[in-house]
Amino acid sequence: MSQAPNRMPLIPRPLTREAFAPFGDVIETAGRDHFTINDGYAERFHDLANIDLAEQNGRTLLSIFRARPRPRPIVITMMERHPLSSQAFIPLYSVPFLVLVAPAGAEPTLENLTLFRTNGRQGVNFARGVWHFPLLVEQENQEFLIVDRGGPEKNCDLFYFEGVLGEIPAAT
Ligand SMILES: NC(=O)N[C@@H](O)C(=O)O
Ligand code: NI
Repeated sequence: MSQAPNRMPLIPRPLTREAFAPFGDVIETAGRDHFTINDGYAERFHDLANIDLAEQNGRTLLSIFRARPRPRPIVITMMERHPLSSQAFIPLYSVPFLVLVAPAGAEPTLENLTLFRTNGRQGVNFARGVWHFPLLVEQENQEFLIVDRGGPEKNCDLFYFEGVLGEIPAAT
């Protein structure tokens, strides 16, 4: 399929803790330290993410998103960031989803976009200010536990690309 001239294809790579480190935390049990609790009836995978919500007396919000897939190809016209807090997405079903990020700080560029696909047993926690595209699921009715910041302050900056846009092709 020929690529439209003003589109740059974004191809997902597997999500790993190391590759995602510049953007935040991967929330998973694989490869993580744990210890036994509750008289041996549970293992605690402890302190997996830096939940950063306290800026300007922020309140912790725990929500559930029920998300559905965007039509493919997905044209990436914008990115967002939360300058006052982190934002965590933990899937309630073991289904892979896509994560599109760019480093915190300067405005995102097509060149510094990174697209990941989770393995179905991972969540992510975007560090404060990390640019990201809103939740991207690949199957219907995917539910996620969300941990992010509540408060009256504006906490969502939007950036819009111009000219060539990123595109997540139909089959990736
Ligand atoms: N809008 C909202 O609550 N969620 C977004 O911030 C997102 O990253 O999905
Ligand atoms: Ni967000």
